[in-house]
Amino acid sequence: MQRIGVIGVGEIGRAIVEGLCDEGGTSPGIFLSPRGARTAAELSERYEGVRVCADNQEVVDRSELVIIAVRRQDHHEALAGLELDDHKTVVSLLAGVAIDDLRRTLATGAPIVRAIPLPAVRERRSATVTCPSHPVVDSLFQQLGGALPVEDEDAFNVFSALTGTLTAHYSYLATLTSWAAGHGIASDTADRYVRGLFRNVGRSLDDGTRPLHRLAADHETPGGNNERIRTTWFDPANATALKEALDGLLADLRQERPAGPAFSPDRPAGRDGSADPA
Ligand SMILES: NC(=O)C1=CN([C@@H]2O[C@H](COP(=O)(O)OP(=O)(O)OC[C@H]3O[C@@H](n4cnc5c(N)ncnc54)[C@H](OP(=O)(O)O)[C@@H]3O)[C@@H](O)[C@H]2O)C=CC1
Repeated sequence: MQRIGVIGVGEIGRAIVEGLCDEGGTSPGIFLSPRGARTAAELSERYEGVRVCADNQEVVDRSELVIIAVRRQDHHEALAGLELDDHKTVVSLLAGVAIDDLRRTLATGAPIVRAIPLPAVRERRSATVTCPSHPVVDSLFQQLGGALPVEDEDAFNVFSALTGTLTAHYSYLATLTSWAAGHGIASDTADRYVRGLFRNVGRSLDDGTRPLHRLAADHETPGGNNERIRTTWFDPANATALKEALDGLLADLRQERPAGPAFSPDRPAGRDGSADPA
């Protein structure tokens, strides 16, 4: 296990540290940037091998593998001017920043690998897409639930766009709950029931022998309630709107001019006001 540095100790930086250090994991030396101060301090108190550095350069100097986990709009400020020699390995979690662009910012010949870890790496339950494949980086994520190396950055950006659908899924469930509450069901009862319904959906996804359209058909009575909602709400127009939203996101991730209107949040997005949620 290498000495690992983390620049940007927010939601995903914390999940990686917890996944590496929690019971059963190897506890490597981990060096954290001082920004995200509260989380960094908490992690360094909780885990023996974790310490907070004075600045980002110290993180780089002490680490063999450096994970960049700042928001995209902060990466120039966080990284420009750092000295990073070619023997280190860089893992970039920055969505929408190509390897060549990051290499220019870092001015380094070190290998740069992009990765999409998800919060479930905390429990070592989530496969992480990586690009390009790199033995050290892939084995790091293997330890956190699996590595899924993809061939090129085009493919990587498609996976990145897919991960952008997660919070819409939670909002969909919240909408179901509030609809039921609007019809007189106690909110906590509706909440519990919806969670239970979709926990079972999650379990049925473990059955890899049945394709997704087969799962849909198997859960549907012909002419029944599920068919009605699927065909009246998730109709072709709705499916097309979803695909167009994904196309727009993909164009942004590839740093192309999007075909449709560009995404411009009119309110702070994300838990912390970040306009660049994963
Ligand atoms: N959350 C997720 O599930 C995933 C996120 N990502 C990517 O990871 C990155 C981080 O996302 P997320 O953890 O959600 O974001 P957060 O906002 O939770 O964390 C970002 C952290 O970066 C810190 N930071 C800001 N500027 C600097 C700087 N100059 N030097 C060092 N640290 C700095 C922030 O500190 P402060 O609080 O002081 O501002 C904050 O702690 C993003 O690029 C995102 O696209 C990728 C995959 C999944």
